[in-house]
Amino acid sequence: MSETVLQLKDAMIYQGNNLVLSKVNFEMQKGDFVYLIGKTGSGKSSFMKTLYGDLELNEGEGTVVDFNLRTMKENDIPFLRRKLGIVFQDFKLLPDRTINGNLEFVLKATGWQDKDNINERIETVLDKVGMKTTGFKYPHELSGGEQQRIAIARALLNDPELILADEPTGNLDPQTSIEVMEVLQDINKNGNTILMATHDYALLLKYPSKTLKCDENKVFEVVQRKS
Ligand SMILES: Nc1ncnc2c1ncn2[C@@H]1O[C@H](COP(=O)(O)OP(=O)(O)OP(=O)(O)O)[C@@H](O)[C@H]1O
Repeated sequence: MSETVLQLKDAMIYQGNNLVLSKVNFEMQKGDFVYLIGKTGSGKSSFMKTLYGDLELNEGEGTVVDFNLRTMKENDIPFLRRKLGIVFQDFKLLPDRTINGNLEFVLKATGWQDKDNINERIETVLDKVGMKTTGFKYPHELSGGEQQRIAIARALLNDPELILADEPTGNLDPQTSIEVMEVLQDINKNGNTILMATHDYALLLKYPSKTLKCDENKVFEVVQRKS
């Protein structure tokens, strides 16, 4: 039986008083991989921010991994984010800690205490992104693609029910983008649900999947045509 991890019904997405996206209807099931595309300023990041509680939803309905976006309180946001893995364009690793330190920081902040469990979890997620031997390095000692793999590993730490990736290849060259995309594809094949905002059409062509487009305040599904 399919399991809904995300549902929006007539959701109205605002930035301040400006309506960015109107009447958004969208559902994701466990295991889906969905792209979110659209021109710069069309509302992709606003869409993502609504899903992780950075923008309030005040009109329409929305549920993300069992959290109701309309009735959720400020205090609930950290609990929602524990069920999500969020990956950004600019990696957002802590520069003054090693890779192990970055990952340990997140685990401790989310209630992990046992040292052996922490080390084992770190090793597992680094292995998933092909970076098992880099734990002792600092972020600046890694390339952009490697840093993004670590950011993906960090997103996986708490076994998220949904991964939101906002332009995860936006700062990477085409070859490195493909390598990072392969990691995301592997993770998806292992059962993780991923929503990825991108404007990299080469990736869409190489890895076709369900695609939503933001345009003129609307979100709609686009069908990829084979040329
Ligand atoms: N913090 C903010 N305050 C007010 N308006 C904002 C804010 N952030 C974005 N906007 C506006 O909301 C609209 C949608 O922006 P958003 O960042 O969601 O687009 P995007 O599709 O993610 O663009 P990009 O591809 O450049 O990241 C734009 O008109 C933008 O100017």
